[in-house]
Amino acid sequence: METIIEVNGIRKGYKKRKTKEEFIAVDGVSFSVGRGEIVGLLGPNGAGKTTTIKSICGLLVPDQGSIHINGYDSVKERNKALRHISAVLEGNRNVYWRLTVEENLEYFSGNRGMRKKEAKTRIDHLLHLFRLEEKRHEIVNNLSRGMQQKLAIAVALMADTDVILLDEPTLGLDVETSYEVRSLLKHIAEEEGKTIIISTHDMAVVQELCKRTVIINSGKVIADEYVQHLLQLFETSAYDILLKEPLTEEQLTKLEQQFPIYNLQDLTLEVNLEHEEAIYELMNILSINRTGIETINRTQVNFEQVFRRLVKEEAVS
Ligand SMILES: Nc1ncnc2c1ncn2[C@@H]1O[C@H](COP(=O)(O)OP(=O)(O)OP(=O)(O)O)[C@@H](O)[C@H]1O
Repeated sequence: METIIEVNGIRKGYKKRKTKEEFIAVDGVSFSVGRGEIVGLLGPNGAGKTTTIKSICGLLVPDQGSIHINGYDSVKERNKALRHISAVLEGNRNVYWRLTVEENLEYFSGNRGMRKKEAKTRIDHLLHLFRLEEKRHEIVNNLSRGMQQKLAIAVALMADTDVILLDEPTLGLDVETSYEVRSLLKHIAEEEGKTIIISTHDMAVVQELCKRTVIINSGKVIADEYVQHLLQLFETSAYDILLKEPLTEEQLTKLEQQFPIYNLQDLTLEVNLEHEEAIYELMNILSINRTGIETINRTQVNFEQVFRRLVKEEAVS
């Protein structure tokens, strides 16, 4: 697959206002994205996702490392590189609040030097696709949050760039609008062949849309994997065990020494057993206090659990 974005060892520090001390928000992040891929950029609060997205779309210049877009260096060949990118950042900064829906789309068609007729056809198509036809003449400020978000994505499509960066596209949307936005993004990727990078906390977005995910924690990449691989990896080794009695301190210490424990709540133990024989080792530890097992199940993991586990393992190691 042809690489369209290459992020190579970027580092970005922010100076704290009062102490002037430097805080490293992104610390040697590298990953690449192939043409037509949808990649999820994940990480807990403050992990460095927005800093990474802003670096890719040229709003921030990394202190170290480089970013290439379609082969162009994002700093040294900024204009050529950025021609290929549009970004939908948090707070809908890519739309004009005092213009109408249609005027916003027209404005961005002008930016791309589109002919009037071509622009009109495209605007009609996007308004229909995004179900915004009735709001064509509405001032953006008067739209609901969900409609504003849809327009922001439509505007990015109007620019017709190869790559679209989305920072938290479903944040603050109700269940139905969030579903609609996810479907639209899927459509865009499948029908329009766009390359999409989505920074999100919404695991439904990742599981439904992204083939691959890059997970950042404390400014560093801790996983760059196909979503399906991660799900399989955790599915085969994760167990949910319901105990008959609570664990003693001694049992817990022994368990923690031997297996990654993902969760322990009252009598429910979520544990990673690498191989089936590990169950016997676990039973050995439980037998110290004759702790019985009520049920034991191999866990059907979803991506949210995988994510939580990865970030937790990283914090422990
Ligand atoms: N302009 C800034 N000045 C100082 N520190 C900043 C600035 N922007 C971000 N940071 C800090 O850098 C770190 C990474 O922030 P960033 O917004 O990239 O994280 P994020 O992964 O997008 O987080 P969230 O999921 O909460 O949006 C955070 O600790 C944040 O407080």
